[in-house]
Amino acid sequence: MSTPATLRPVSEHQQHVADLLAARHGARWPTEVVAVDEARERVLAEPVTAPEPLPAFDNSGMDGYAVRAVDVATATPDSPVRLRVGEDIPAGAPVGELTPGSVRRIMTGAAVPQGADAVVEVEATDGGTDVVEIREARATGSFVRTAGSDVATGSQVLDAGMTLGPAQIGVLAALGVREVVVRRRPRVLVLSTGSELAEDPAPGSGQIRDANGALLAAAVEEAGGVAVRRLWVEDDVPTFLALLDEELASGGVDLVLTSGGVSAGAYEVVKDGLGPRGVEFVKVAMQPGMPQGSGLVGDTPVVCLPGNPVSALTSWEVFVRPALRRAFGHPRPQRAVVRARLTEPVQPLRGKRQLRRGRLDRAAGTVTPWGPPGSAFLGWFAGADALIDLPADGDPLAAGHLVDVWDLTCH
Ligand SMILES: Nc1nc2c(c(=O)[nH]1)N[C@H]1C(S)=C(S)[C@@H](COP(=O)(O)OP(=O)(O)OC[C@H]3O[C@@H](n4cnc5c(N)ncnc54)[C@H](O)[C@@H]3O)O[C@H]1N2
Ligand code: MOO
Repeated sequence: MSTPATLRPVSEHQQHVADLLAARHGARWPTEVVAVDEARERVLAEPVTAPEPLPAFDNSGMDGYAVRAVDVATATPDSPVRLRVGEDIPAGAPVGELTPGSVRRIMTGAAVPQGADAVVEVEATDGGTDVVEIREARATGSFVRTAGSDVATGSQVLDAGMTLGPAQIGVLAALGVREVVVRRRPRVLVLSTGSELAEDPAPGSGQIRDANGALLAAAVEEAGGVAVRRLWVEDDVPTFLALLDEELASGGVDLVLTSGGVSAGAYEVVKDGLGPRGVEFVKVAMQPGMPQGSGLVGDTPVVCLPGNPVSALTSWEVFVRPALRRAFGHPRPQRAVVRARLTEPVQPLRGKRQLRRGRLDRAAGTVTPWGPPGSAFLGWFAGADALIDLPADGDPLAAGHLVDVWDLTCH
């Protein structure tokens, strides 16, 4: 049995998995063209250059009057300037003209007429519709949003490597850009192993439902990937290998994620099947998630996670999620890590980095350990929103101690 001294450090296994995934496509992760409407959260592979200016034309920033600044230069509340009001300019009206010596009512967003160079907001007037009393002077350019003042034609409005959120999608819509080149989503085959897993919705005696397949597929999607297939296989090496080979024969899978069958029992289907094929199985100085496997099947990376659901999901967070996101170019591969004060004492392990489930109160700057440290408490994990990253020195931590916390709600 391994002693803590022989366990692989967490950082070393992280690097191992990161290297494995980085080598999948090298620096050239495949790209694809997608409709902007379908592009939320995707990673831009190429910058976007503005095909037209934003705003497209000079328009009013206020409801008021389009004027020539020179005509209202002397206006004060005590000595207002009175001017004839021409035809209204509602938003959407084509660009018109301003007859010298007059003003036109103009609405926010409406095109400033040729000849006008400022807008006086309605609050600085008497609101007249035939003749208006302008009570304050406005400098040239006041409340005029000039064409291209936000985005100039030909300027780089979005950089390669950015993710597309609401603001980015909004600016593309405003500019009339309908398609973007993005990094292809990593395609992940999720493979649960274990003869105890029931295919039937009502498990028989000694059987359980497949939690890992569901949680890992959800985790893949959350990370920006696609769970191309979600399969289950019994603890039988030939069946497992035959399924894997069949699945990988057609290509197109960037990562195989297995769960279960990697520890020390008599029926470790993943370890027994893939160990002889060169996949490395190690014990990592981490709890949960000590037994781990990683390597290549043919040229496809495979990461073998332990079967306990809390171990599988924690291992995903620690080893796979950041490595996969970095590999396909996501600008934020890591979870946000915050410092928070423990609301209760905690006893870390000596020789193993421990990731406890926690509830983070960002406003209070505190974190509460959530449930026992064991790796089968999925119900407790489901109630948590953070991982408390405890050092491996075994020193007891008092309530109020500052710890690193991974915020699982931050994508
Ligand atoms: N003698 C030893 N036993 C164990 C060791 C060890 O070092 N020596 N390590 C323990 C640790 S730590 C972990 S973690 C687990 C890892 O086990 P495996 O990866 O081999 O997984 P299984 O034995 O197949 O299953 C473990 C546990 O998880 C349940 N499971 C598995 N798959 C699923 C699934 N898809 N959905 C829900 N639950 C699943 C399974 O029923 C078991 O209860 O080994 C320890 N043992
Ligand atoms: O390492 Mo296991 O994941 O603790 O139960």
